[in-house]
Amino acid sequence: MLSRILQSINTNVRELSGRQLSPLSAISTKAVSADEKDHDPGVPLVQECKNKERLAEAGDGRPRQLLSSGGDLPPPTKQSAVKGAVHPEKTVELRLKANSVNGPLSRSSRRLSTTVRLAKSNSSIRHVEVRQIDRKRKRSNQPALDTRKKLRTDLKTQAADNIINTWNGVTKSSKSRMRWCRRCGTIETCRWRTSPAGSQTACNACYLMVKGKRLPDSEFENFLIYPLDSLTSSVHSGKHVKKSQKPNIQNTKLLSFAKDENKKLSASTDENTAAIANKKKLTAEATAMQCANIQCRTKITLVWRRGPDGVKCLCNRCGLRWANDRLPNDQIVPLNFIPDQVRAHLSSKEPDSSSLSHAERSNSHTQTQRKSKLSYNTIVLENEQQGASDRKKFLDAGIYSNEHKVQSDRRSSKAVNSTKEFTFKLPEYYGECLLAKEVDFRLSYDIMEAFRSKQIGKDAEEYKQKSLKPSPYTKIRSNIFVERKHTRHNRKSPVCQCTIPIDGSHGCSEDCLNRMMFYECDAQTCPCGKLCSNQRFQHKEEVNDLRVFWTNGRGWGLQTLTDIKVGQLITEYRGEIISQRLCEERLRTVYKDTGNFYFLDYQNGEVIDAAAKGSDARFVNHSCDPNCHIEKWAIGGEVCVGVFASQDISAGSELFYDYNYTLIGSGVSQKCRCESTKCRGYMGRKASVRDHSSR
Ligand SMILES: C[S@@+](CC[C@H](N)C(=O)[O-])C[C@H]1O[C@@H](n2cnc3c(N)ncnc32)[C@H](O)[C@@H]1O
Repeated sequence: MLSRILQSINTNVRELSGRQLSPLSAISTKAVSADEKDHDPGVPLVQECKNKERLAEAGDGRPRQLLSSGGDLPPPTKQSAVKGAVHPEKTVELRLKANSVNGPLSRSSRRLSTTVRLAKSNSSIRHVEVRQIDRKRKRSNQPALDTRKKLRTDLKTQAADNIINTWNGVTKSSKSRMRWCRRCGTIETCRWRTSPAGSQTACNACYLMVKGKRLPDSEFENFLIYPLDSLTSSVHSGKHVKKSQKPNIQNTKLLSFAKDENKKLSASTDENTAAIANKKKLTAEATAMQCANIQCRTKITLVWRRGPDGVKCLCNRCGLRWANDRLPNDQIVPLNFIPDQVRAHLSSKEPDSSSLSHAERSNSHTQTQRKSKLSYNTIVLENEQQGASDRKKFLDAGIYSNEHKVQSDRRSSKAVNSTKEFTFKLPEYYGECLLAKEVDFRLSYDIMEAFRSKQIGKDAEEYKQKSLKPSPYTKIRSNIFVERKHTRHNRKSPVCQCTIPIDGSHGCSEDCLNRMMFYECDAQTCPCGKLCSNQRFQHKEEVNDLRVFWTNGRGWGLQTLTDIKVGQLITEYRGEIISQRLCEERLRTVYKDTGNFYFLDYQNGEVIDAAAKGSDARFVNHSCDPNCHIEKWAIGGEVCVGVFASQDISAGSELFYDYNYTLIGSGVSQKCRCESTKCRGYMGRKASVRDHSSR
């Protein structure tokens, strides 16, 4: 009989037009077939069961744990409830494994044990009782309903007062189990993360923002004691939140209550007050920001993004455009860099792009791109007379090149005949960059003067010093072999013939055979054992007091804060070890538009690329009269490349080595700004005659 019932259950499951049912819905569907006459045959049974609670009242009146999944049980009619009192003798109890029917099951449903009781009367099923017991909960003797789950539901559906009472009424342990983001207060996230406030205290979005350094860690210090839900202005895009999880307006009261409570708590300690002040400052700074794209300049954005200098200066939209190579570098000028005079001038000319519609904005973006391509490095002088007379002066100051061309008709009709367009070169990158962008705004003569007095250069310097950091890279402790495995452990270094000095000093000094041949000794085989001094790379005996600083015209540089002795290993040049082929490919693609190169010859035609991953050595600049040099030392089957002191170097000096034969650049010599008296004019390979003549 039992097998017949089961068989018929399965048949019914299959018959249900392709719907993927949970095992529970399958059972309940069959169970109803016995009482079919109580139901409207026209209505599908699965749809009929809406109120699961009613099942609890049915049957023998004992409290029952209700189905938490399925929801397909038919509501027992009054008649069936009376008839259906379970007869002890005729009760058959079935225990079904929850995964007996194929289909995706949640973890929670898998741990549920389901019991089906069938009461038989006159060869027909009179009553069906389905009980589902949460084995885990049963074991731990915890209340039937998950308090946390209930609270969540309540937070979304009940009136605010009730929720507050519930919250106050929940036990301490339940509260501690409840999760909400300590920064934004949301209780919904696709993934809970760990924040400085503890495990599972950050929503996915806040965590990623802190991890990506887009928010300071301190954001979590002033944490929220109450979940705020995501019902008010969410700090996130909310894209990851499903529609069904979207905020419930009813919770406004709870929100203000929780906010007040949070405020009270945070104001209670001095640290928290400081944290609030810090937060306010940050907010103020955030609102003072403006997009660095001169055609955008919006103050409102979801997230500030990095621009070419690695500083967050672009709005979300422009940042993405720039990252996808759809916004040229020359269109990006951070506002705090532009001199006041120019800014005032621009503000009178620029359209307020924040007030433009989306379509207008994208149109203006395209136009600017076209313009900047047309007239890069050009400037329009309002007063031709004045401009021409002072041209020589500017030339002497290194601002102009010799070229100039007559203004064409594409400018406003007003100034067509009286304006000339000059092509020029400014000594400072930032100056060049700024002018390239302002080209389509009429610049008055006094602004030109400001350029001449290198105002921009000065501002750029200040700007860099204050707010710029070197573009981000990953610091690594050993080389990364991108295309092959390293062979260091396969081969041993040769064994030297040194002996431990009797006076107890270090062995393997100048006369060590290994040292003379640029081999480092092997810690396991060296006769001097722990007293061997020829394992500098292996022991990372580098100079610790080094500082990255902004140089005059060479970008970032490295300086020592301590005195260094001649021959000392200063820092190892680490990076990704790649083949020549990959190096060339990266030059063509990833580093196509970069001005700085971090390649260094490794061995056997391989190259160290320290652009994305490397050590401080990547900041050592070139000089034609250097105080350091590069040495390659063999350790096992690999080499380590280090920057060594060529002379005694005093604290505060910048470190230089000669790139001449070691650095692989773009293939074109870069102009040298080492400022030494022996300067050859170009870095890397010496510039050919053609190179010189073309400049
Ligand atoms: C290995 S990086 C050195 C660090 C780099 N200055 C930076 O800001 O990251 C090499 C690049 O620095 C710049 N550089 C180094 N020495 C220079 C010099 N003497 N004059 C001008 N530029 C220099 C060049 O752009 C070169 O491609």
